[in-house]
Amino acid sequence: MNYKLAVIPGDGIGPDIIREAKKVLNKVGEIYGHNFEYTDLLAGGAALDAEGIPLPQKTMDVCKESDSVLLGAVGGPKWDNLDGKMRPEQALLGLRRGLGLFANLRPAVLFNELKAACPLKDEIIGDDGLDIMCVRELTGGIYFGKRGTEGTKAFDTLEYSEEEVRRIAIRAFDIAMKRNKKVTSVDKANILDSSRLWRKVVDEVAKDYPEVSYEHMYVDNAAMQLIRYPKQFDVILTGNMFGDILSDEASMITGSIGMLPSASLGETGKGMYEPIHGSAPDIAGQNIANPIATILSVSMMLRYSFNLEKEADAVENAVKLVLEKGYRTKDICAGAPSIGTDEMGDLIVKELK
Ligand SMILES: NC(=O)C1=CN([C@@H]2O[C@H](COP(=O)(O)OP(=O)(O)OC[C@H]3O[C@@H](n4cnc5c(N)ncnc54)[C@H](O)[C@@H]3O)[C@@H](O)[C@H]2O)C=CC1
Ligand SMILES: CC(C)CC(=O)C(=O)O
Ligand SMILES: [Mg+2]
Repeated sequence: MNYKLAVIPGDGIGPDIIREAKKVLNKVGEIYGHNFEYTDLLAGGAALDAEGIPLPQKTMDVCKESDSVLLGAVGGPKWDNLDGKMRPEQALLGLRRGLGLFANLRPAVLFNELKAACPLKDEIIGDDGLDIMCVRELTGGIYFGKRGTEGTKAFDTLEYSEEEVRRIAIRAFDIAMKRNKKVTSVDKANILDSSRLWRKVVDEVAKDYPEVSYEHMYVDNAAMQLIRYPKQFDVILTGNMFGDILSDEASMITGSIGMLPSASLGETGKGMYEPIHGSAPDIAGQNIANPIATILSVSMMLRYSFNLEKEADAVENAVKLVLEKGYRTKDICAGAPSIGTDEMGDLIVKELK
C-alpha cells in the first residue's frame, strides 16, 4: 500500500525527533511492503521565518490531501514576543480545527523497564504498572474562544456546545469499552457553567454504556489524585485546557514527557500524530531529545489511521526491546549512562521485525 504523509518537523527538537520517526516508518515499510510517501511542510516558527505566517495555505492544503499528518513540535523563544495570532502555536490550533481533529488521545503507559525513571514510589506503581488513556477535547474550549486585549485588560472565553461534548464523550466511552471500562470525566462544575453543561451531556452519553463505570471529578482533585493513586484511572475524559495540563502531569507516570505520544482524530480515518511535548528549546540541537514519544506516535498512526495492527505492535515491541536492553536517553536514564537521539532511533530500527 502507498500512504501519503504530510510531515511537519517544526521548531526546536522537532526536526531531530521527526528524522528518527521517519527512519522507523521507512523500516516498517521495507519489512511489511508499504510505501510511505512524505511531503515535508512548514508550520510554526519555521514558517514564520520563511513566509511570515505560522500556517501557510500550502501546508493546510497538503495536510487535507494527505492520509495523515506527522508533526514534531512548534514554538520557541525567538517568536515569543509576537502578537497572539501570529505566534507559532497558532499553527497547531489551525491544523487541529481545520482538519476537524476533535479527539486527542494521550496514552500514559509506564513501560516496566522505566520504573526507575518514574518519580512515583514502587508501592504506588505496583507490580502491574500504570496505564491511563487521556481523552482530551481538542477543537473547542478556551483555546478557541473569543479573546482580546482592551487597554489594561485582557480576556479569554470558554464555550462548549452540547454537540462538542457529546462527540468526545462518545469517543471516550467507546475507548473505555475496549479497556478497563471506567471513565473519569474531569471538569470544574462547581464554578463553570460550561462544565455543568459538560456533566449533563456526559451523564446522557453514559446511559448508553451500562457496562462502563463512570464518575465526575473536579480538575483540582484530579491533578492531586493522579499522583496520590494513579491506578484509580482508566480513561480520563476532559476538555481542551484541562487535558493539556493533566496529560503533561500524567506524562511523568511514563518516566518522562519524552515518552508520551498522541493521536488527534476526527470523524474520518485521517489523523495528526505528534508527541505531547513541545519544541524543548532548552535542549534543541544537542542530540539529547528523547525520540520515543514521536516514534510511538508513528505506532498510533499505523494503528488508528491505517489499521496496520501488526506493524503498530512491531514498533511498540522494538521500543520495549531497546529499553529492556538498558538503552536510555538522558531524560529517562536516572543517573545511568545515556545515548543520543539518533542512536536511540537507530537501535529501535534495528529491533524492528
Ligand atoms: N505541540 C506543540 O508543538 C507544543 C509546543 N509547545 C511550545 O514549545 C515551546 C517550549 O515549551 P515548554 O513549556 O518548555 O514545553 P516542552 O514540552 O517543550 O519542554 C518542557 C521540558 O521537557 C523537556 N522535554 C520536552 N520534550 C522532551 C524530549 N523529547 N526529550 C527530553 N526532554 C524533553 C524540555 O527539555 C523541557 O525541560 C514553547 O514555545 C511552547 O509554546 C509546547 C507544548 C506543545
Ligand atoms: C502549544 C499548545 C497550542 C498546545 C499544547 O500545549 C498541547 O497540545 O499539548
Ligand atoms: Mg501541552
